[in-house]
Amino acid sequence: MAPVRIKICGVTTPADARHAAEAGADALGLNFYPKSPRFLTPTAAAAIVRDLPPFTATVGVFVGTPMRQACAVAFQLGLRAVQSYNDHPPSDDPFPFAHVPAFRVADATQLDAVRRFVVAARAAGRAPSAVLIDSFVAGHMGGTGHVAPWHLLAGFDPGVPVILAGGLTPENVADAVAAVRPWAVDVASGVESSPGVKDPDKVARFVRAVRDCH
Ligand SMILES: O=C(O)c1ccccc1N[C@@H]1O[C@H](COP(=O)(O)O)[C@@H](O)[C@H]1O
Repeated sequence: MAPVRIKICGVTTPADARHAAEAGADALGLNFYPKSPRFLTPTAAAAIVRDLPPFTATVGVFVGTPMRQACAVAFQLGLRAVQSYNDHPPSDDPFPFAHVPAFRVADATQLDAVRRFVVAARAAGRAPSAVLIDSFVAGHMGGTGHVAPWHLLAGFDPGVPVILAGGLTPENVADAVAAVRPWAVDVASGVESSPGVKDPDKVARFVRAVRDCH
């Protein structure tokens, strides 16, 4: 099995970000959703990006932000990817970032919507680089700590890589990987000591748990 990639999402300080990178995270999420406890201004995000080792990817998390605006932030900060919520397949406006649309899934019909999104985006010449599947919690866009429906996701193949998110922790991520076989895993609250504050020990244990998956 190819190694499962790891994104630690919602880092809020240069020290938390650097530690996650040094612990072995492949990617770090920078959250630009103002209602999140992990929210960053572009200025705060720039300080984090500047301080990172050179080979760690950075992903901007945007909720309801027009793609053009999200891309402007991504361009300004040199981000690798844009993770977006509640949007339509991008139009033919080209941009040099990996696009990762995020879907909050409660049942199988929502997985059909994911497949349709990928087909429509591909037809428009803009297939996403991956899709992120999170749990559905009414009134919350993400970072909820609720586990996604792994049983629905086993064998789910939308035609692009699947990033599994939602309620992952150092304790359950190996079971999640065994059940879903995702291309990557993504965690925010499960490696924190309080909302927006990463716990270095939990981050290190999360990375080790994923690296130990076979
Ligand atoms: O983390 C947030 O606050 C957040 C807010 C709005 C949209 C997305 C957000 N985070 C994403 O949600 C997943 C799951 O979070 P958790 O691990 O269940 O706490 C996280 O990986 C981020 O990609």
